[in-house]
Amino acid sequence: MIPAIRIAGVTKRFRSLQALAGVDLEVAQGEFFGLLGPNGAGKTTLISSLAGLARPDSGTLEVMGHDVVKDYRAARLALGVVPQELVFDPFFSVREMLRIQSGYFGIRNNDDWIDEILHHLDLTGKAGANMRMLSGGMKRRALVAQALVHRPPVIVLDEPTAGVDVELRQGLWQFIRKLNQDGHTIVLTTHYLEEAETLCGRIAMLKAGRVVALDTTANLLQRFASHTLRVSLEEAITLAGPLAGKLLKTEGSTLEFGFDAFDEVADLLAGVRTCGGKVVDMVLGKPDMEQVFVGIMNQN
Ligand SMILES: Nc1ncnc2c1ncn2[C@@H]1O[C@H](COP(=O)(O)OP(=O)(O)OP(=O)(O)O)[C@@H](O)[C@H]1O
Repeated sequence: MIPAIRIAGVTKRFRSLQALAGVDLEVAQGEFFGLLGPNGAGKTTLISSLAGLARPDSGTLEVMGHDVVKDYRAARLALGVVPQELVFDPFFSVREMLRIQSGYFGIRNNDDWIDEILHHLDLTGKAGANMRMLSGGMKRRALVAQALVHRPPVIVLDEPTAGVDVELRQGLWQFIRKLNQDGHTIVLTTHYLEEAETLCGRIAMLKAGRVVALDTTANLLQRFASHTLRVSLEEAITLAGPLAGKLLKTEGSTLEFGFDAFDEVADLLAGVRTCGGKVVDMVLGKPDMEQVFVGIMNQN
């Protein structure tokens, strides 16, 4: 099966700044894929290149086997992009905007699908409202709707939940999950790492224009994160022996240890006591994507 997205050797420079420094990435059809990275890592530049909005200096990008430069129209038809920036024409209503976008893709009489999208995005009541009258979260959902009007097999969402409240964020994810279950390939960038952890089957991490990690979410968690034990002590102590090797961080008299199996907790607490520590508070934490992210970014 052809990959939904194929990116090979892509570089892009803005004057002296190397925004993409040779990116290779393949996303299979039907995946829910996460693209993570700190601010300025190159995620939006990569997505813009995929949508044909930025021209890379070298390398190739394909959507469903269509080269985004040589076969722009077919590649663009296969792709729905929800942009990070809230760009829209303020003079049109939500429905008008969606009809115009359908027309751009040569689709007529699209109202049944438009109604369905509006329903799933909880925007039915706003169909006639002017875009500029919508709240930030509603505008973002309207842009999600805009990306879906032509039923693209591949959907790329660049931070779709920034500025969206918790309830609507969950509704949005339910809808995106359904699209994924219906066979759409989803690529997501987000700074909400727990969102990526819950939703994405595979994750790529980008730093300074390079892919620095690429694996299944489960493997990343297993390789780069551990359970944590956070203990607050009456007074700071000096750790000795194997205990020091388990220490992840210290904040004043609060220590955070990493461990893999729960029976290690008793040993850690006994070790703290032996070093003269008196525990006043204690919290256990699960391995999470934030630990993975911080660990990988510090390594590279
Ligand atoms: N049009 C442009 N002109 C000059 N520099 C640019 C342009 N677009 C992006 N850059 C630079 O390229 C680098 C990558 O930016 P990009 O927006 O792709 O990062 P990002 O990973 O999407 O970041 P964020 O998480 O903040 O959205 C940044 O250093 C940015 O300043």
